[in-house]
Amino acid sequence: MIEVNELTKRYGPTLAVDRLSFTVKPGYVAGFLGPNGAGKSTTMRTVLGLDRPTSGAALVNGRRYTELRRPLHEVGALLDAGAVHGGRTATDHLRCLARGNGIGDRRVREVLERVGLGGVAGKRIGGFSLGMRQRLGMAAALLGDPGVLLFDEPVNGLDPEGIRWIRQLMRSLAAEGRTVLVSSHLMSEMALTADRVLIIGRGRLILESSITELAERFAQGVLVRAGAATELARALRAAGADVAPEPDGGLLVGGLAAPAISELALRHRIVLHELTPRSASLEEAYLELTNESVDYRAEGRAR
Ligand SMILES: Nc1ncnc2c1ncn2[C@@H]1O[C@H](COP(=O)(O)OP(=O)(O)OP(=O)(O)O)[C@@H](O)[C@H]1O
Repeated sequence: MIEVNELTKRYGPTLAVDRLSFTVKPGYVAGFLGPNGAGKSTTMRTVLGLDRPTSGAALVNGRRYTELRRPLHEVGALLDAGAVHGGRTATDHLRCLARGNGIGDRRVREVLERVGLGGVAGKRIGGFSLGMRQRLGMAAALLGDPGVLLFDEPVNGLDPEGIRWIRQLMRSLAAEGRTVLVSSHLMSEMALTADRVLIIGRGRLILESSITELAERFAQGVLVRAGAATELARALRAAGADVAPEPDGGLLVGGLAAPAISELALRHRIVLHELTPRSASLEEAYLELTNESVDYRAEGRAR
């Protein structure tokens, strides 16, 4: 479990994280979303003990990182896949990390297999593609078989196959009962990977929600088509609904849910040709939410 409590981090005059609180529990993928500079990396670095909070706390399994007795076995992370020694082989790179943590060669082989690098274990990292480096970073994160995993923008720069692979890995790690926090600035990506999202803007929590709740919250009404559209519109308005005609003859109905619209049409003996709840795309929802935070930020950023 990851717990962030009233976390604040300042870099000189810059308020990178501002009294941020959230919890990520085991068993699902939590997407950590926000525009560039929102404070995602800073929060993750603080959870991993790489940055000290100005105030508040970031805990892994109830403890600060520095208090963990066997950190590699409790939390794994991929922050920057590029930060590896190119002259080393994949196996040597992982052995270096494993050494001193009581992790043997068998586990090194196991994680290399899991990420699909078994065949290039003896090759120098210098010749690895970005996708292979990303896989190696995943292997390093998994080395100690930790229950908590943090990935900072893991799909950045990957091709569609690499993206799909990472997505499946995240989901399978969560299905194994691990706590998985993955950051991104792309809502479209998180809609496919995450079960829940934490959206931040300028260091503050804007929204914490399941993907399903988010879609429901941004519901825009129900699109209805019927042969007798004018008659239906009249009946809907009489029942208190908002009705906006669409250019192609459909009606966008607000204030009445799909079952109520269907029952009303039946009472008026009107045949429906379409009845579709419509919501803003998650991307639109995300932009709307983070735009609100831009207004807030303008006055509150550097203090
Ligand atoms: N070491 C540092 N020194 C000074 N300012 C920093 C430092 N690290 C981050 N910041 C600032 O803190 C703010 C938050 O940055 P952070 O990297 O955490 O955001 P992010 O959400 O991860 O963004 P991105 O998606 O661009 O990586 C930014 O204004 C950034 O410039």
